[in-house]
Amino acid sequence: MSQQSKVIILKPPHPEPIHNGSSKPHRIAIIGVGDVGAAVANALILRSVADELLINDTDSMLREAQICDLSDVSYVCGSRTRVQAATHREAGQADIVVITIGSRHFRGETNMQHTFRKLSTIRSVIGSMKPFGKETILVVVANPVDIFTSFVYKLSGLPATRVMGSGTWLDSIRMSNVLAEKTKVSKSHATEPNSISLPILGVSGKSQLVAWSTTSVGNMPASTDGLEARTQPSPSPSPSSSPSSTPPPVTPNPTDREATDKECNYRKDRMLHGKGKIPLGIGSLAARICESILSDQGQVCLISQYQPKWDCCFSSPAALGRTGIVKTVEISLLPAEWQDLEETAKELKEKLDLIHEGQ
Ligand SMILES: NC(=O)c1ccc[n+]([C@@H]2O[C@H](COP(=O)([O-])OP(=O)(O)OC[C@H]3O[C@@H](n4cnc5c(N)ncnc54)[C@H](O)[C@@H]3O)[C@@H](O)[C@H]2O)c1
Repeated sequence: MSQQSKVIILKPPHPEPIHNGSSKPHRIAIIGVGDVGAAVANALILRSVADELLINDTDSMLREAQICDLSDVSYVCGSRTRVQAATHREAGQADIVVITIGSRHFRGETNMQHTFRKLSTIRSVIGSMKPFGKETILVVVANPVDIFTSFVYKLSGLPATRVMGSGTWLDSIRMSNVLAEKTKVSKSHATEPNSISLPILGVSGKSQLVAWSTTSVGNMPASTDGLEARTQPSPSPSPSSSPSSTPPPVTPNPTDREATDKECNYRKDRMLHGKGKIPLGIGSLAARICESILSDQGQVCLISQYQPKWDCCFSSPAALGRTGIVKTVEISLLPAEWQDLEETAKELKEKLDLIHEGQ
């Protein structure tokens, strides 16, 4: 008996790239495809965020290697995203340019000297990308992110709505999830309303502000138990109440806050000690910012953006769309929180002025 051979063709899912009614292909450029740039590219390909990914890196061997590797990702996942090399000038015409330039610390180099050196690289890259496309939006990931976003905004000559940085969003998501674990509330997820939101605002790094008073659970404000200026005496448990009959409310009280803070720092240290670099989280976050821009849905993201009052860029929430920042979102803070934010903003501005003078 002859056996008929069957050919099974596996069809990849080919997720549709985001299109906004226009036939123009969406192009995202990545400047610097080291660990972070490659992580951004990988996340963009997996989600088919763009039709074309333009890769730029001064290290041509690395650039070609990354293009081949990323093209494999695209084939394996059935992504619509094609990956190719681009010059700085070509990259400057893309819909979005993600800046993930990095450089090693030289031995004996101070942080400030390193920042100056990176800054001069960024200045030359921005210069060679100009003139930008009519709709180009710049997303800065390179650290120190608020300093570089502030400089890129000024150097690019683009409107403030078209320049942003990755800011404090990753820390904010991490902290919200740690608090969710502690309080046994479902973790945050883009599509899941029943989760904790805890914004971290201001200048990314040691002085960033955890806006505890604005914590929300499932889009409802959480109790601000223990916070000055809104202090309400916590109801003392009635003698008859048992843990099973009255579940504890989600209250980011001082103990929760301290423990959450500690746990986040511990996680970050553990990642840095264990891996040296932590590119995957920031890579997927930068891809999410790009997706929010191209999907044009007005999604609220926590990004580093130009703050006219302080003449510098730091993190606060904004709705993103195809033209960049379509709306800034104001958060009402407690007076003490506001004061902290003002102080760190002033510090950043002073640092930026010093850098300007030193150039
Ligand atoms: N915002 C965040 O939360 C966050 C987190 C991690 C890393 N970072 C930052 O991301 C950046 C990249 O980090 P990394 O670990 O990928 O560094 P990396 O050294 O692995 O890669 C940087 C790449 O930039 C390239 N490059 C340098 N000058 C260039 C130029 N003029 N044009 C094009 N490419 C150029 C280098 O050749 C290198 O491949 C750093 O600035 C780092 O501080 C930010």
